[in-house]
Amino acid sequence: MRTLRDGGVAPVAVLLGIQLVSGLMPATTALAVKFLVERLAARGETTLPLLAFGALILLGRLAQTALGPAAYLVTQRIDGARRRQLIRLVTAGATADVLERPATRELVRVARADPEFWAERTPGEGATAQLDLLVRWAGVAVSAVVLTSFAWWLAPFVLVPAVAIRSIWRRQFLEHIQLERDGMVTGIEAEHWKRTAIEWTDGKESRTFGFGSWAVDRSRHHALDMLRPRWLAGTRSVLEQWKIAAVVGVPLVIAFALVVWRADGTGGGVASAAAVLGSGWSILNLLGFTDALDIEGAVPGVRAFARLMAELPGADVGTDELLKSGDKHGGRAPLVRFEGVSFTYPGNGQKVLDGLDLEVRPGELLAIVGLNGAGKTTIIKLLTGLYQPTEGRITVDGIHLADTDIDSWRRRISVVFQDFVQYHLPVFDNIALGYGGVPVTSSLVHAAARDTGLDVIVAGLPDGWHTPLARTRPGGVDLSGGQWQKVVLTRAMYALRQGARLLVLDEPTAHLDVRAEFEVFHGLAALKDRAGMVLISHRLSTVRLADRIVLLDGGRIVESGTHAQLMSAEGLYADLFTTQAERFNQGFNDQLDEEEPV
Ligand SMILES: Nc1ncnc2c1ncn2[C@@H]1O[C@H](COP(=O)(O)OP(=O)(O)OP(=O)(O)O)[C@@H](O)[C@H]1O
Repeated sequence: MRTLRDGGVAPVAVLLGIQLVSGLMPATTALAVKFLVERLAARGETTLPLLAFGALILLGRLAQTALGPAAYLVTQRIDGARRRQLIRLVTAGATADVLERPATRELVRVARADPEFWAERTPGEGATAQLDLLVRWAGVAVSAVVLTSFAWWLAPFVLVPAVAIRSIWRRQFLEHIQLERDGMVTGIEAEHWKRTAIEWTDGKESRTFGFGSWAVDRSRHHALDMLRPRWLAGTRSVLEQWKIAAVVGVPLVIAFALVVWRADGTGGGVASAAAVLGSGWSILNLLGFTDALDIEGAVPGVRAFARLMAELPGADVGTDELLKSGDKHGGRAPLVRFEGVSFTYPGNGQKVLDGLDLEVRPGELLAIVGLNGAGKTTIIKLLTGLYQPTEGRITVDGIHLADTDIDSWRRRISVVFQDFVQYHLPVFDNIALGYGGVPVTSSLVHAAARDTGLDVIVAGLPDGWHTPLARTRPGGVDLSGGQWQKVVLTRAMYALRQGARLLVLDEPTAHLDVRAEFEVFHGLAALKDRAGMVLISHRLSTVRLADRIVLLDGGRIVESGTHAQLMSAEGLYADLFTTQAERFNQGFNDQLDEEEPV
């Protein structure tokens, strides 16, 4: 009921009014019938009462017609507000570690107000159904008063079976929903196997590996596992319906028969009997059970949201103001220091970083190299404030990162993550997302595309900048790995042009061919005056362009210097570089030629 606040006072008041008219209509109609029959029997004036009766029926029809749209409006307003609140809640937390927990991710899924299976309902649907149920109970109370006015025992005689049937049906219905929920995991398995066989991306492998019919069998097996308990429960409840009919039907038939029998054949008697039959029948109708699905189906989402509100840090989602537009930064590049930083991932006992000291200096191209799993990407996650060091501290221009406004800091950084996101959006939006919260400047998007050579790719797209980057979207295209890498590099360039002053690139060119990579790095080197740069790459031949190279091993920096200094030190870096150079000379096209002019 509390979520109704998000529906807005006026829409909820209108909905309540319409629901009241609908809910009280059966009892009112019954009373009107009684009044009309009495008038007819007494041969009194009937024109006005008939007109009033017609108006009442019309009002009832109008209310019925308006009910759907009014409920839809309130539902959508509540659900829209919930989606906005959830996005803010999830994006407001400074660090990403909480969201990495599977339990939290499940809470976010359930709280999303976007049902994924038939028994899930949105908070808006739950709230309007709850309101409707209250009004229906009010209608039942009025109908019960009408019955009592005829004979005191009639109200309980009709109400008790009606409430009994409601609770029995409701219980059976909820059991079915629970079975649905229990079968969800098996259902997901069945769905996964089905998709594996028929969807394009997965289907490529199912065809070449030849496991199509096996996937069909697995899918059918899981589907049957999921459906069997439901069939059993469904059959059981159908077989039980005669018991319900007996419990409910017999007293009702007796009550109604008594009323008809006691009606003395006079006009007044018939009128009262008509009113009683009408009210009694309306009680049965009003106490349906389908609201159980709308209300109970919405409860998990509402609870999940409340838990997220309690668990996710730093979220204030009560207000409905627009996202704050980010302040433009510009200015100079920051000096970042990692001072004795250690880090362990939550739930993982091993130290990834162990007393790391590192300086990222303004106007310098710093390269971080190291073997797989050395912790390079982890440094980026700490630098961007997605995680907090477990020991030590990170400072930005001398200020502890934990004490700075993290949003403001993130406006100063432009990052290309190794596992960047391929947004299924037009190419223009894919770039503009790189610096959110400020008005998009088309000229800067185009300029960034020229920096990376993306403009040439865009020129070849069917709808230019408006082309969606996913074949699943109408008119969309799938880009190659290298082309996507140009898109994300352009995204980062756009952020730089908008005002970011530290460019962080984690394996930004792994998919680029040698020539494209070479061009990109020369472009980057030219930007050094404008921004600090951190580059992570396994291709040491490009890393050698850096002003300073640090080698990460065992959670610490073990070697540091220019390419020439590290080579003459003949340590691990020199070893790795020599191995890569030899591979290239043997024909492995995974790096620039040692002798290529840089
Ligand atoms: N979210 C996470 N939870 C737990 N452990 C993680 C998580 N992310 C990374 N790790 C672990 O932390 C270690 C460092 O990972 P990281 O991605 O920083 O290495 P990397 O040097 O970037 O490796 P690569 O060169 O392969 O990209 C690895 O052992 C990895 O398994």
